[in-house]
Amino acid sequence: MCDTAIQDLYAEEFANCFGCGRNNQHGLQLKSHWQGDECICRHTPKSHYTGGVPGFLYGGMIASLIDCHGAATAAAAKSRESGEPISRFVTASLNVDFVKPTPIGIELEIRGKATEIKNRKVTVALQLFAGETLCATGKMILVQLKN
Ligand SMILES: CCCCCCCCCCCCCCCC(=O)SCCNC(=O)CCNC(=O)[C@H](O)C(C)(C)COP(=O)(O)OP(=O)(O)OC[C@H]1O[C@@H](n2cnc3c(N)ncnc32)[C@H](O)[C@@H]1OP(=O)(O)O
Repeated sequence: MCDTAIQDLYAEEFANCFGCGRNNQHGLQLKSHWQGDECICRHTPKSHYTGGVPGFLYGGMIASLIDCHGAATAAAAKSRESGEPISRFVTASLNVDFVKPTPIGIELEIRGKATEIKNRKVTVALQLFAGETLCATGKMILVQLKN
């Protein structure tokens, strides 16, 4: 696994996101790492991000985890393909399927893979696991910011 998180390679002006900005002291500060042929993020949400039933995670938080990790996955995949440094991608499209209720209180693992890289556009498929249980999947289209 690469030691440096992808989010720690974002340019200063793009490092303020609530979900993944290292400069956002009130945010989640998610960290994603390339491992093998996919990108991995691990995060344990705080208990107040509960959904309608105590003990289970709010769906908006699930979407946020998938969203920010998807952006990192796109940046890493594009960088590996082009040989260029990590650049910033923004979400153009985000589709989430909630497969099973997601428990709060255990570490979640989000796995991302780029399924297509076409110029500035990267399509990413994501899976969110609680232990061995697949709780949510995502499909995203991300677009590389212009210089
Ligand atoms: C001074 C600097 C200022 C910088 C400027 C501010 C930037 C701010 C940075 C934020 C950094 C944090 C990001 C955090 C991660 C988020 O959470 S991002 C927040 C949610 N997302 C947004 O707010 C994005 C809002 N949307 C947009 O800004 C623009 O629509 C986009 C996504 C940048 C695309 O616009 P564009 O750069 O003009 O690119 P465009 O040529 O339209 O599309 C490129 C390709 O993507 C495809 N595409 C675009 N949208 C879609 C879509 N919805 N579905 C399918 N395909 C699509 C196009 O068809 C095209 O494909 P090809 O024709 O090449 O095959």
